[in-house]
Parts: sequence; structure tokens; C-alpha cells
Amino acid sequence: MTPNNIQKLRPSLPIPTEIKGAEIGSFAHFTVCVRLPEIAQRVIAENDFPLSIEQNLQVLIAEIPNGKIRDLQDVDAPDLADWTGYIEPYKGNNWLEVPWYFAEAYFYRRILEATTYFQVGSWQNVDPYEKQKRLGLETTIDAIGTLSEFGKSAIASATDIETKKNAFGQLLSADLWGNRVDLSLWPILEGGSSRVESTREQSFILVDDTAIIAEKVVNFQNLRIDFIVDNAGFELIGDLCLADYLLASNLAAVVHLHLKAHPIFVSDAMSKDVLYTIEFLAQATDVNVKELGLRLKDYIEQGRLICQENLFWTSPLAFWEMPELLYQELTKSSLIIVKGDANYRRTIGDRHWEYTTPYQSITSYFPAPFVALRTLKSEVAAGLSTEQLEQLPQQDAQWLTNGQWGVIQFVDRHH
Ligand SMILES: O=P(O)(O)OC[C@H]1O[C@](O)(CO)[C@@H](O)[C@@H]1O
Repeated sequence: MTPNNIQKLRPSLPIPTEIKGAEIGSFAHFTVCVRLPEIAQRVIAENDFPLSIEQNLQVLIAEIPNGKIRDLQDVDAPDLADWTGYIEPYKGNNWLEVPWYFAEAYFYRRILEATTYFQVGSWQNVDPYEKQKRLGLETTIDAIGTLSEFGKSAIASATDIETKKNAFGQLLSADLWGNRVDLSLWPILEGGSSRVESTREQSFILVDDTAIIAEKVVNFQNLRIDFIVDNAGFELIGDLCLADYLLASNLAAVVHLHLKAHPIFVSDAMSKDVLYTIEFLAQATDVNVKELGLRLKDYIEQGRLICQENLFWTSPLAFWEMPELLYQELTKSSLIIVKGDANYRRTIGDRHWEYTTPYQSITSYFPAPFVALRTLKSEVAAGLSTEQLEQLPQQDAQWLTNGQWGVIQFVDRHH
């Protein structure tokens, strides 16, 4: 398909209503009323802000959930005009009346307004979650060592097709479970790192398309692969190890990492977090970790590993509302790896789909073949069976939100 005749698509099925915090008893309601104010309190506790910024944050906290959604006030911000448009339909609503995803994206954007992130001064471009992000790396160093060692041996033994499939599958699985470590849910200081456990927990994967993807990927020769990245910290290490494997074995000629243009959802990765992480690895004493860091530095220098930021990734929009240019850019990819819960919610518009609706039918609008690697942390799902929906609540009452269950869902090109 050439750029001129690309048609931006939408889900082909009737689109259900959006999830809202107003749904009493839902995880969305709990998030807006309890989690968001707690996250803002933690931002105050972890930074040495002057009184004026602390007061801004206290005002924000006091607004949730009954205050009114208002325009942003940071006049120099590059996304101000975009946000004026996003806010328009919801101005004057309270935080529970608006779509949940909008409420969360708006909250994280209001944190940046409060901390003067876009204003000239000493707090300009200061990431309010920096401390958490760094701890996310430092406290998982043992797991990073294990994964780097595995990655190195996978590259060395990638000679025949079956070995390649197996190694790719294991790195994909490690990359999925890295998504358990999410600082917006489990702050590192409260034991987040203990969730880095075994990299292979097959029985907790509710939909597993690994074999189909592996079959496809091991036949790649120097193609382009993209990641729509989620969290910095250990999850990013999983992305980087997978990227390393794809590049070292020439399955991919180039890997594009799509990153957030500013801080959001506490731990979400920006380009500067990728560069910091690679430097952190390259400085490690563990030889496998160090070598991984040095290989990644080389890929960056050779233009084989490319960091790309786009303001769309921090917007409150569904993925089918992606800007045309970004959509066209992604059509160049042979495979897109979509990471995490928030990105998954956006692939299906964070709406009340029946959990048995085929994921492929909702996401057929996507610009390229993709695989969603997501641990479940919110009450949206697609592609599950009726048997699973009967059994899971008996097995684990919190299965939709506790991040212990995952999916590896592949969607091939439909158009
Ligand atoms: O890092 P991830 O996997 O996107 O998880 C973050 C998401 O999980 C939640 O914490 C619960 O859905 C949201 O607040 C956010 O959507």
C-alpha cells in the first residue's frame, strides 16, 4: 500500500461506550478516587519542590474527583493546543463523568502543569518520577543479569530455525512479564521489585499466539520492527533484550522505539530514559550486562536502534484516532510490539467490549501486523473464551486487575 492510498480505518464492529470512573465499584472508580491522589502525594514526597509547586499539587489533589475539568494553563507547552481540543467536550464535567482514560491522561498532564515542567525555570524538564524510574533499574539488577545472560546465549546459539523460534518465544515471554513491574501500581519502595519472578509462567497467559509470531519472525531477513514502548525500568530491559536479539541475528535491520515525549503514568519511558538505561547497562560490572549495554550503544550509533517520541503517545485518544503521519510511519513496519496495559486499553479505545469479542476484529484498523504484550491491570479484555470467563473469577477474584495474568495477542495485516 503506498502512502497516497492509505485509508485510516476504525474498528469494523459497533463501538461500545467508554469506561468511566463513575462506575461505582469499578477499578476505574478506585483509580480516580484513590490511586490518582496517592500518586500526586508521592510526587510531592519524592521531590524537593518549592512551596509554590507543592501548593499547585495540593490544589490538584483537592480537585479529585469532584472538581471540574478545565483548560490547561501552561502557555508554552508544545501540546497545549492539542489539549484544548481534547478537553473541550469535557470542560465542566467532574473527574468521574469523563472517560477513564481521558481522566488518567489529563491527571498526568496536570501534574506537569503543577510542577512547571514546560515553563522556563529550575523545574523545567524535570521528570517528577525520576527517582522511581532509577530505583526501578537499580533494584532489578539481578534479574537484568539473568536476562542479559540468556540473551547472549540465545544470540550465540541462533543457528537453526527451531532454536531461533524457542529463543524468540522466551524473550517475548520475558518481555510480557516485565510488564508486571509497573510503578504506578507497585512503587519500588513498597516491594515492586519482588514481582520480577520467573520469566516463563505459561499457565497465566490467557491467549498465547507466540508460536504464530515466532514462525513469522524467524523468517524475517533484515526487516523493520517497532515497539510502542511502555515502562522504563525492568520492562524496558525486556524490550531492549528482545531488540538486541532481533538485531544481532539480522531478523531486523532496524528497530524503532516509540516513546513518550514527556513523563506520564509514573514509569513510562521517554528517549532520555532509554539512553540512561543503556548507559547504566554499559557501566555495569556484570560482564553480560555490560556487553548488552555496549551492543545497544553500537546499534544506536549505527542508526539500527532509533528512539522516536510523538505527542500522540501522551494524548487521551484511542489508537484508531492516531494522526495520519504517524499512522503512515507505522505502516512501514513488518511487526509492531505493543507493550503494556495502557497501550492495550488504547488499542480497543478503553471501552466496554464483551470480553469474548475477537481482539482481531476490534483492531483490524491497525497500520501493520502487531502483537500486544499485556498483563491485565484494568477491567478491559478481548479475545477470551466463555470457559475462561467462567473459571477465572473462581480461581482469582482479582484476575482482571492484579497484573498476574497476561496475553500475547497477534493481529496480522487485514488490509
Ligand atoms: O504500565 P502499564 O502496563 O500500561 O500499566 C499502567 C496502567 O495500569 C493502570 O495502572 C491500571 O489500568 C492504569 O492506571 C494504567 O492504565
